[in-house]
Amino acid sequence: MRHLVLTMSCPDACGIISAVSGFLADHGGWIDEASYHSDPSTQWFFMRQAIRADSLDFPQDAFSDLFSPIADRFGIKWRIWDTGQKKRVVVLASREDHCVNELIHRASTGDGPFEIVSILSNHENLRSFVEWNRIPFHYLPVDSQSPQDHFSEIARLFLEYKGDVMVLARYMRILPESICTRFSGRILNIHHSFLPSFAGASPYRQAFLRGVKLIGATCHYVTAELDAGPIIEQDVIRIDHGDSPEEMARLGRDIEKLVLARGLRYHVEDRVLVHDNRTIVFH
Ligand SMILES: Nc1nc2c(c(=O)[nH]1)N[C@@H](CN(C=O)c1ccc(C(=O)N[C@@H](CCC(=O)O)C(=O)O)cc1)CN2
Repeated sequence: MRHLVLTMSCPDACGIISAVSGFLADHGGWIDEASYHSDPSTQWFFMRQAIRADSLDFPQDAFSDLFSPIADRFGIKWRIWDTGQKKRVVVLASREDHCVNELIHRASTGDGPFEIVSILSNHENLRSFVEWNRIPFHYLPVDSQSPQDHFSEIARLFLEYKGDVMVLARYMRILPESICTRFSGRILNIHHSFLPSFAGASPYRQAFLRGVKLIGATCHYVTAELDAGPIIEQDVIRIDHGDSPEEMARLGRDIEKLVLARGLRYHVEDRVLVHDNRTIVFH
């Protein structure tokens, strides 16, 4: 069933739920899913409601005008998404294929309302697999003399494919601030450590040298500051003293692809709100 997903945040106050739900009820809105969070540390309120798209007595393009009196009253920042509109995903990759493979599988099985419209990589090795899956592949080598060309092409192709979200699937270049700012809140990364531990390059070697007993993966929004963006999803697995960095990387691949797939699904289902570099994820 098609829904209109309304996500919103505002300074916390009494009467928000009543006002928003009353507005929807007054217009015949049938709510199938509702989630709320009041954050005492920031005194902000967060809400997500899934409304049956055919239940409202007005067209979606009239929502803004009709909802604005309530939005203005409470200072609500809101967005609305029609679940009938699949999110267009552009994937960035380097050499590793396990996360790319997982996302292609998830898209093909309809695991979430998204489609992979293109895969871009600074290496050629994934081309045959990607094109066998009938997905456009673009090889974008990084010229050390002019690395900006690589990133400009990423931005151009993201816009050309009308991307909604950019997913770094073990993409191993640091995106410039210009891209992070331009597409803020729309770039997801899978970092192969349980952040904030072991940010940056070679996290499994860092973990080995530290002698940790758990390794993990973190899906987060990408910001100019490396591996410091709002965390969307994480998970861990146990390791022991006998595991080399290479064994950790082998074990870690399973958790990386799972965490990225979960994080992407939460994002494309509009279940993630960001506030003060932290996320509220309505599962
Ligand atoms: N602006 C951002 N870019 C990227 C982020 C981020 O949070 N902000 N996350 C990284 C992911 N990452 C690990 O998960 C990571 C990737 C690359 C490097 C790194 O040192 N890269 C070197 C070159 C490596 C190579 O290609 O040989 C570099 O870019 O100079 C560290 C961490 C993705 N990008």
